[in-house]
Amino acid sequence: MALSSPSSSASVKHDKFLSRRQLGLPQTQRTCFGVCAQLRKRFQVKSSNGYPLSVVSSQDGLTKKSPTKEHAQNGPVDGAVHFSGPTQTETTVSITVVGASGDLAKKKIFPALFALFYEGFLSEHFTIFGYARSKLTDEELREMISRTLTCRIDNRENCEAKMDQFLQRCFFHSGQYGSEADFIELDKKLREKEVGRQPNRLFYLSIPPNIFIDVVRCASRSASSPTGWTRIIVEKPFGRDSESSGELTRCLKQYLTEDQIFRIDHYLGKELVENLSVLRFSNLVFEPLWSRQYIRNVQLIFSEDFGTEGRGGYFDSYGIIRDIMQNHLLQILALFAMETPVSLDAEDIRNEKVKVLRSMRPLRLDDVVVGQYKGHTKGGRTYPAYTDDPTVPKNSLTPTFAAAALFIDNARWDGVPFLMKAGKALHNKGAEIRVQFRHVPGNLYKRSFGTDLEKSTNELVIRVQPDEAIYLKINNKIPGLGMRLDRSTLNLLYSSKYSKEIPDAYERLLLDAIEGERRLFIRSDELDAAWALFTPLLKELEQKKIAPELYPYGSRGPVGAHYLAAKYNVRWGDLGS
Ligand SMILES: NC(=O)C1=CN([C@@H]2O[C@H](COP(=O)(O)OP(=O)(O)OC[C@H]3O[C@@H](n4cnc5c(N)ncnc54)[C@H](OP(=O)(O)O)[C@@H]3O)[C@@H](O)[C@H]2O)C=CC1
Ligand SMILES: O=C1O[C@H](COP(=O)(O)O)[C@@H](O)[C@H](O)[C@H]1O
Repeated sequence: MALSSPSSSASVKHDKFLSRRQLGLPQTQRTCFGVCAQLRKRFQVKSSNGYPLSVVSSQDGLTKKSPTKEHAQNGPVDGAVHFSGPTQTETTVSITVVGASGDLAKKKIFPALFALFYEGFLSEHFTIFGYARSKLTDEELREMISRTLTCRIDNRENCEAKMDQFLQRCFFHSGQYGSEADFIELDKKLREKEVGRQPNRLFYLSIPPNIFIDVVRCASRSASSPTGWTRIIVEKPFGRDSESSGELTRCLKQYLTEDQIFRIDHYLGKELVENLSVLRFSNLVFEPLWSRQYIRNVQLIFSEDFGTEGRGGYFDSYGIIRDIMQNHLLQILALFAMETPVSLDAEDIRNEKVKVLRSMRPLRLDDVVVGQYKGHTKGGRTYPAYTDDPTVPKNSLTPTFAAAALFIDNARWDGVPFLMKAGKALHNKGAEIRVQFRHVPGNLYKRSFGTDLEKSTNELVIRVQPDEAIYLKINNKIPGLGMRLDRSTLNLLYSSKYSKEIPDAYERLLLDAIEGERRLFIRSDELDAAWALFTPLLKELEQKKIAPELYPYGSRGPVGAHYLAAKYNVRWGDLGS
């Protein structure tokens, strides 16, 4: 039986939401406490593996109460919201991180929750529970979390005080993932914290996929909110093909309604991916150009300069196409190519994305190149092959690199190649969307570019990471007498333009889930369409046992990717160039 979801029946229009967070207006209590951007100090939160994560802090360090969408429904959403003691209408949010002892929880989820707390985005009454089989005490969980949070520079005292406040709201419950009795015990503990308030509950499934359904069953039957909303964030992989994904959806829907399920694709939470629609739909210099008439090709590039590093066991049953292309890159493609949605409401946006996915031409094997990294020695250092990972079979054919040419068979994009490239253990790290425009017809200056007209075409680059930036390559006259042209770049480099630290994708997505904002989460029909596109290709690759082209660790990847691009008269852009 599906859980009830009170929030779904009274969803707040997105534009109301926009008026506050998305439009950058201050949160209610920021106004109350007079916090402004100039007063901010940056802190760095270090993850367990040393990657820097960021939070932005305010100097006053006071706990700020952030109005949630539920507050917006129930009454004033500005500084007039006061919490003067429990009343029947007051709400509380309990966030249970299932798999709290794991890599993702430590690396991303707890730091993101702390950042939200620090920024005043968590409601006054919130509780965080870690749930796992490991036997930890509350104190041990707190120690584990605190190891992932480090204040970087000045204002350390304030940051540490906030950490203490945060950690005091974190608790641990040890249990089996399939045990309803253990979830009943969790429910008891949650109720103790929620007493006197309307409880809302968010479960974050940060666990391997084979135990998703056990947890959903137990959480929904034994630990769902008695009177408020219950939502579940599910991490990828959402199956490994159409069949298994459909099965997962059917199982989830035995216990949950669609609007309780938040399928996370953390690339949708990245700042520059969020900005894609703003860039296109709010700028006259771009909006009319967004079609086959002006765009020659679009490139979606993901590159990592490290291998599977300890995740080989997981990776080997998925491979790069399932790990990156079918979700992160395809989601970006859908956002990039969609028609103008009726509004910024989640359903309107997702409706348009689904239309793009359903308009895509079936992928052909000869439009795909797969590769796998091999060992390599450079500068006296030896880099391992993918198959050197002890959890990977020696004869594995799993691709760690793939490039593909995709087409959207609709009026806007007819004939425009969307080229995707994703790989691990390459020579650089980054993610970019590169839009190469057509050349200017009858260009008066074409002689200045010699025979290579491509050199004169404009290119728009949206650098998702690192060093977030949007830049446009234009032709420009070199100053001086005579007429010589060069390619110059109009560059919007975020670190130069904005002093604000860019929030981690998980912060944005967690906050959205708490607020019931579904725009950046994957709806089941989107997921079906994404799998419908990739499943036949994946099956063909596996049935025909297509051997991946080997490429050295730290290289540019298989040369086949260049031939594929050349087939469509495209040259891959270089990350960062
Ligand atoms: N790590 C990452 O960077 C990313 C992860 N993901 C996804 O997020 C989810 C969590 O990832 P991650 O934290 O890396 O996973 P882990 O392998 O670290 O597992 C999380 C926790 O689940 C429990 N667990 C692990 N294996 C099993 C098992 N076979 N049976 C029962 N419980 C098990 C363990 O807790 P205990 O033993 O204490 O119960 C473990 O601490 C996965 O779905 C993953 O695909 C998605 C994107 C990136
Ligand atoms: O989902 C995944 O993403 C990471 C890359 O995420 P990023 O935010 O660090 O770019 C990737 O390493 C991992 O294989 C994949 O499962």
